[in-house]
Amino acid sequence: MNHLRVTGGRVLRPDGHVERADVAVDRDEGTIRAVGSPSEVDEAVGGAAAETLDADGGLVIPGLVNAHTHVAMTLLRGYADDKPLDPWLREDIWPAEGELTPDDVEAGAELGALEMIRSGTTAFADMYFAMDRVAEAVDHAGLRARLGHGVVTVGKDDADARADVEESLAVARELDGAADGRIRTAFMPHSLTTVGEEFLREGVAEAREAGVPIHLHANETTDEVDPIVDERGERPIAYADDLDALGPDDFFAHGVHVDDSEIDRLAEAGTAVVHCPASNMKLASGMAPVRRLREAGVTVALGTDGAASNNDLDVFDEMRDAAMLGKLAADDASAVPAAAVVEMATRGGADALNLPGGRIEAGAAADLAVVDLDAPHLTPVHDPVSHLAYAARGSDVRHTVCDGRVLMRDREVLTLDAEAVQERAATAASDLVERVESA
Ligand SMILES: CSC[C@H]1O[C@@H](n2cnc3c(O)ncnc32)[C@H](O)[C@@H]1O
Ligand SMILES: [Zn+2]
Repeated sequence: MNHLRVTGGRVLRPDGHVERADVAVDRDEGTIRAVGSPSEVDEAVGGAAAETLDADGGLVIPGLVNAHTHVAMTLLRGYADDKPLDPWLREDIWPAEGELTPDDVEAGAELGALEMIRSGTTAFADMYFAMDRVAEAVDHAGLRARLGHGVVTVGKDDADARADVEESLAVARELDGAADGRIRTAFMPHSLTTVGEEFLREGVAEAREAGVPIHLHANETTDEVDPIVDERGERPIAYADDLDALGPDDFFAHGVHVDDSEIDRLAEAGTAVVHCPASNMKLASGMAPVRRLREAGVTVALGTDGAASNNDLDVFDEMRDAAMLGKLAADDASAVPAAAVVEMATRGGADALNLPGGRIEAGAAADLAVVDLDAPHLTPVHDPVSHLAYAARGSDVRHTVCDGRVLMRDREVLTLDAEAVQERAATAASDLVERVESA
């Protein structure tokens, strides 16, 4: 067996316990073969020679899952700040995105991939444009992703709107299974207010027929919820249900302004919610009822959203923000504890996206990260799970592995040329701004 051995670390197991163990990875299968004492692992792999990854002084965790982003928006990091969602999109972001080229999208996606690998993220969901170029970046970087072309029909004539829906469905069909199966896809209408009802109905029906899941922004702001309630006499999650867009493989970003009836409906349907606390705070969108969602049985994952509303792609930050904001929202310090946000960033993310990973156990996908605990801000270690949620940062990640392949070893990313990626993205971003300013 061609295997990789992660040695000498402490391992976060699916039940939340942390134990000293080695991890043996079958690189041909991209799966974890065994987790246990060195002798147990020796026995499981039959003494086969292995590449070794030193986890001494570190914590081996499932690769983190960024369950909602727009990865190429790294080019717009710091481009427009301090506005709420609607004016931010209409006055700044959409005009800039109107000037983006496919090359720009690839440059931004590579930069985002680099950032994610460095901070221990192994899988993400992405809604954007030029998705073939995002897929290229995912393939080169060695990450896992669920990708979709984002549909917006407001301001378009019927032919253009229909073409956008068709583009999203075509991307979902054509990219599914790319990058040796690490890329899966979804139909991705931007939201229930930026896509007209007839286009939502048509797209969802075709997606259902093709067995393609649905991802959209839902209940993010009151500005988005109120018109749906006023015009339809029903809340957004009921509208989504009416559109047949509420299924067990679907996942909605935000879910900030959901009432109890909507929470029950999400739970009943098995539709996951991707909580994006930093974006919700920065755009002053509101506080998602994370505790109530989880108590009702909704799968809750974590997402950074795009780098323009965050402003980074570090899921460690989302864990801390989700715990802090969840406590504030519930007015209860025990509302969203450390173990909950770690679960949301790992298993919750993998389950929401219906991708392999999220667990360190035999048979699971070999998507993992090793977090270096030997740092002043992580000393002493009373509880490693507390550190993951409240004290660790993406820069504490020492190694990142996805699908059995080492993407970062000793903080050196092996699949991307970091300097070249940063330079290309910086040039693309400044050229983009020049084009926007002269448009
Ligand atoms: C049509 S592709 C995706 C689209 O979404 C925009 N976007 C970025 N952040 C948010 C957010 O928090 N809510 C809604 N839409 C967002 C992005 O700029 C793209 O235009
Ligand atoms: Zn978003």
